[in-house]
This record gives sequence, structure tokens and C-alpha cells, in this order.
Amino acid sequence: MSLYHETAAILTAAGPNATHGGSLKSRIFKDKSLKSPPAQVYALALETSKWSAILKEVVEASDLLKHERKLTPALSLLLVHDLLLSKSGIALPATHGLRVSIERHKARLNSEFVRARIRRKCATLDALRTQVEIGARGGCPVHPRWIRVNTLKSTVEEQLATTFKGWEVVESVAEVIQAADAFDGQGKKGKKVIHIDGHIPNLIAACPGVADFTKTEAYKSGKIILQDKASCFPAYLLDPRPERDGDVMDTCAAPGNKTTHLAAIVHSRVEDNKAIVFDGKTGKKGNKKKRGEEEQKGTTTTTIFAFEKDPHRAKTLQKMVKTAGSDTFTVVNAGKDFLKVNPLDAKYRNVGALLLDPSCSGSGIVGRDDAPTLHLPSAPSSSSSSSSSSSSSSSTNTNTKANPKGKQNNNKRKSPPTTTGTTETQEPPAKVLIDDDGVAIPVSSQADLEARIASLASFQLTLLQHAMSFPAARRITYSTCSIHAGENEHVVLRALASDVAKRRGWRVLKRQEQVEGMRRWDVRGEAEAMTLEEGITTEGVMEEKEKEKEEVRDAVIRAYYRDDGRGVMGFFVAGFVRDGTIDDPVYLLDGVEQQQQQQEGEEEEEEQEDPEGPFVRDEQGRIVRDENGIPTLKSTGKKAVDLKELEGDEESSVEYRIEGQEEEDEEEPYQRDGKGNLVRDDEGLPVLKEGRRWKVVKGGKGQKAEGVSDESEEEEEGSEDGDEWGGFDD
Ligand SMILES: C[S@@+](CC[C@H](N)C(=O)[O-])C[C@H]1O[C@@H](n2cnc3c(N)ncnc32)[C@H](O)[C@@H]1O
Repeated sequence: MSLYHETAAILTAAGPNATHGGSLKSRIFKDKSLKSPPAQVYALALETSKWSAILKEVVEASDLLKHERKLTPALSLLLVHDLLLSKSGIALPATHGLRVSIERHKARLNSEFVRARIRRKCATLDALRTQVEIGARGGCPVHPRWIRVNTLKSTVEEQLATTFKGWEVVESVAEVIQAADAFDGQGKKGKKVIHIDGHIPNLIAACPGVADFTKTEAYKSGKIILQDKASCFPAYLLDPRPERDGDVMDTCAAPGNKTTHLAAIVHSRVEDNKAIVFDGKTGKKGNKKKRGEEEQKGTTTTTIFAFEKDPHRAKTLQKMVKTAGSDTFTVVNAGKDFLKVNPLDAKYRNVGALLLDPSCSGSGIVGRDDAPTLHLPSAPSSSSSSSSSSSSSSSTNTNTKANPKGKQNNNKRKSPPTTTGTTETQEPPAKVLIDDDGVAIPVSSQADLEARIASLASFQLTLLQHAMSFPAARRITYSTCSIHAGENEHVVLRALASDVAKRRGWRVLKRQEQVEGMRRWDVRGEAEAMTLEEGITTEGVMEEKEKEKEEVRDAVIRAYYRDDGRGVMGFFVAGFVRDGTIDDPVYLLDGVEQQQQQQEGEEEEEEQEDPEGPFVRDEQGRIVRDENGIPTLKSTGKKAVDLKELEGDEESSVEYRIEGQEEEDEEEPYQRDGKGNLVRDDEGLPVLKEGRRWKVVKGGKGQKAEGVSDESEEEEEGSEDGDEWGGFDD
């Protein structure tokens, strides 16, 4: 099959992947049955779709399909496109039947094309090209190609002298955007212009479509990273500083844009004259060295812990971290669920800053729907000789998504209707919601969409609260590439109202406390999104507190995919801080110590992930206890508490008292042998003098066989079948 037949099949969804849906690009690149190079098929399909409204007029006015009965409408568009607009013409041998069938109408097709241009009031072909480009986007803005210079490996100066050699540096992003629609007189689109961003350090906006940066040496070696400006907000806002924040955690990290950004920022903050060598393999921090002595890149006092639940995506993360040169101080936890990370694990006791960028609806992402609507010429019916009426024409949207307004373009991701508090477009729901992990979720109604957002929001809030529970944490950023208030402002409000936030003193990072570039970014939270739905209590955090409400609104940062000259994707980020005086010193840090001891020689992961708890159970699921009520640990096969050690174990939460014994009693209650040693029973418990009995006053459900009464048995009865054993702290 020729390039033209294969492309026609894709465009009219008749190809082998017709039922797979997805964007034009993914349909083409995933179609393993294609014989032609996918890039060529994609370019032809995309360009023809852009021009299809004009080409349809040309084909219909020239009666091409009437004269060439073997041509289908889609084939005619593709061939006429290449005849009129491709520099090298139709990519078939001169004698090929398809080519001949078009070229014999060349003069007529050319003159109809000129007429179509004039009808559009375009003096030149370049003017028409510009109009087509703008029209193909349906008025949606051009998105610059954002490039972050990875300061672990390069500098802006070096990149200006190499990757961007010969490029003109302009004053604003708006100029970069304008340049995108300019043609050079030879059909070449765009101009070599860049702008150095004024908000995010080391970020460059380049005119899109002029160069393929993925082919450059700088990209391949990790000196530059293609990352939208808005996606740079979280790491920059978190502003991790080794001396203040210690270790850093990226909780949902793949593919690693923000992890590597964090690494670059951390590295740039390392004190000038000294650093601690970090061994990425062992996780150990070694000797302090003078910075001048240490040539190794990535030498820093800080460890970045990156978690990624999806093992496949984690591979991309690992690769990116390595290419970016941050693997020497980044520990990638591949396939690890952040929710299962124990905040009290000693490894994380120095984690002071966490970046949380969880999965979201992805409704702010630009360029997912990359195919403009295809306008097909009408096929001549057997009874009619001409079909030039545009009303009889058909138009095929190559997307799987709805295009209710019949816009010529679909280049922008369709914004699904917003939930409460958003101000984006109020279009009917898209048929498919592609989240930021690339997962397509069918959304057939407003209710479907709201349910999806609610479920995402609940997962996002759980993650955020988990991040808030890390003992040493003082700073968190929470971000999404969603435009929905339900995933953004509402999650922030709920998090602030949560127990963990209140208990630990978390609050928003106020605008005036933010890093300079974020302070100046003037797109902030949505006022109408600052109230939660009825029935959700904020426990006084927001209600009646207009000033606080405004402070939170002004603290959170938004970005929109709009024609406003900013050239960014839809995004949201909020920072949280706490001063650290509340709650952690005793309760949490003690917990860290306990955890540390308990972990010695144990398979920590197994224990954490066992939903049945740490103790051996019988077939009915009941915890198996010995005659003293003491369960056996699965991990060691030993008793959870050794009674023999109880006497000297002041830390035990089980307290035994001697009935009738007052604290001020001076008389020794235990029996001693002739040498003055305590007399013990078979289980090692001291034997009491006659008339004395043991009793359990706190914890434990143990019944000492002899001499120990168990007054607490009745009240603890219910714990027998519970997940938690009520006896000792575990
Ligand atoms: C929005 S993407 C992160 C993008 C990334 N921060 C970046 O800038 O390159 C969300 C990622 O979180 C991962 N994820 C979702 N839930 C997770 C969890 N509970 N623990 C760890 N990773 C999770 C997803 O697999 C996905 O790769």
C-alpha cells in the first residue's frame, strides 16, 4: 500500500487501529501494520487536515472526483495537497496511476487554488499559510517550546553559544509566539527566536516548529530538558535549601522533570566551600570535603528521594535522573507507592521538603488533540455531475473527542466542563478524558466527569496529608496540571482543614514568602473556588474568615492555556509551610527511634505491606496468643514481648502491679534466695511473697497462670478479633 493509501485509511479511521481511538499521532505511531514511515504518514495527515477546508473547495470546484472515479475523497485531498503545497510534489513515480490521475488536472487545480486564496483575501501564498496555521488552531494560542537549561551540566551562556547559536534573543514570550506563524517566503514556518524567561531561572522559550531539539547534542546529553514553564513552578516554589531543608522527597516522580529540576536547584544551593559526598549506591554520606577538592558533579549535602509507583514509568525516571547527572544524590525508589512509605522510617528523618505532583485529570495539558478537523470533498453521486456545494460536504473529525462547535481546529485540548469555581470554557463534556499519565478515561456525562474529579481529589488529598506527616517536613508543594478547582483549590482547603495540618501547624506559603519569580507571577487562585461545597465542613478554617481566604487565594498559583502572551499550559501549584515547633519533637521523633530499632534485621517492606498486621493468625483470622495473651511476630517467629525481660523493661507499655502494694510501701514484695537473688518462676517472673498477687494495670490481656490476676480482661474482650492487638504498642 502506498503512503497515500495508508494515510487515507488512517484519516478516515478505516485502518487497522481505527477502533483504538487516541490522538492522530498515537494512532499512527502505534500502528504496527504501517509500511510507510510513521513520521511521514503523520506529517502528511496533519498538514492535509490543516489545509482540508481549502483543498476540499479546490477538489470540488475542479470536478476532480467526477473525472477520476477511482479516487476517494481522502485520497484526492492527500494527492492534491502534495501537488500544490509540497516542495517535492507527489511522492510517487511519474508513471504511477494515482499521480497521473492528479497531474492531468494540474492547471485546473492550480487555478482553483488561486481563487480560494483570493477569496480569503491573501495576497501571497505565505499569507495564506499563516491564515491556515492560525485557523487550524481554531484561535488557540501557539505554545512556545520551553527549554530548561540543566545547570548540573550546562549554563544558559553555554547554550546560547551552542544550541542557540544564530538565534535572536527577543524581549518577550509574546514575540516568540508571534514568530511562530511567520513564513520566510519559501514556505518555511517560524523564526529562530528565543526569549530568556523572567520568572524561572535558566528557562528559555523558543519559537516552536523551527528546530527539533530532541536531536541536539545538548538534549541527548542532558544539558537541556524540554519542560513547560508552568511545570517548573513546583520545584522552584519549593526552593529546597540544603542547610534549611535537609533531604528532599519527590513523591510522584516519573518521568522526572521535577526531580531533575529539584536536583539542579539543590546543587546550585550547595555552600560554596564545602559539601558532603553522597554515594548514590549505598545511600551513605561521607566525609566533608572542601568544595574545591571535590570535582565530582552532584556533590551535595542533600539526598533526593524519588518515588514512582509505576515500574515502567520508573525506568524513564531512572534514565532521566542519570542523563541529567543527578543520580549521584538521587535515590530512585522504582515501583514504590509513596502512600506506603513510612514517614517514621529513619531514612527519612531529615526530609524537610516534599514535592507532590500526583496523577490528575490532565485537563490543563496542551496539544493532546493534535489533529485539526478533516474536511472531505463530497463524492459525486451517480445522478449528479457536480458536488461543489459546501453544504453537501462531509467533515470528519479525526479525534475521538467531541467538537460540538464544529470548529475547524482541534489543536487544543478540549477543556471539559469545569467543576465549581473554575472559569474555563463551558463546553459539553469530552468523550475521553486523557489524564496526565496518558490513560484515557471515557467521560460520557457531566456526572461522570464530576465523579472522576472527586475520586482524583480524594486520592490527591490522601497523598498530601501523607506528605504532611513526615516528622521533619517544613515545606511542601502540591501541584496538578488540571484546571479543575476540585483538584486544586479544594484540595488545598481540605488539606488545611485536616487533622494532620492542624496538629502539625501546616499553613499555606504566603505570596510574600515565595521565591521572587513566583511572587511576581500574577495569575493566582480563583476567588469562586475558595469555598467548599455545602456539607463539607472546613471547621472554621475558611468560613467567616475572609482575610485568610483571600490570603490562601493569593498564595496559590495558577496558569492557563490561553491566548494571553504567557504561552504556558494549564497548571496549579500551592506551597505549604510550618514553623516546626508543633507536635513533632516528642511524639514523632520518639517514633523514629522505635522504628529504627524495630527495623534492625527485619524485612521492613513486608511488614508494612501486610494488611493482616504483624502477628501470626489462625484460620479464622484471629491473632494466635500464648497463655499469657502474647502474640507471635510473623517477621521473627518469636513472641512480641519477652516476659523474662519485663522486669527491667521500663519502656514496655504493659504495667504489672502487685495487688495491695502502695508506692510508699517499703517492704520488699519479692522472695529472695539465701544469696539475696530474686526467686523467679518458670517464666522468669519474680515470685511474690505469700499473700501478694500480680495484676495488670495497663495494656496486655495476659493471664498469668498462677498468682497473676487479669482485671482488664473484660474491657479488652473486643480487641481479640480486631486488626490491632490491644496489648502492647507495636
Ligand atoms: C503527574 S505525574 C508526575 C510528573 C513528574 N512530577 C514530572 O514532573 O515529571 C504523576 C506520577 O505519579 C505516579 N504516582 C501516582 N500515584 C503514586 C503513588 N501513590 N506513589 C508514587 N507514585 C505515584 C504516576 O505513576 C505518575 O507517574
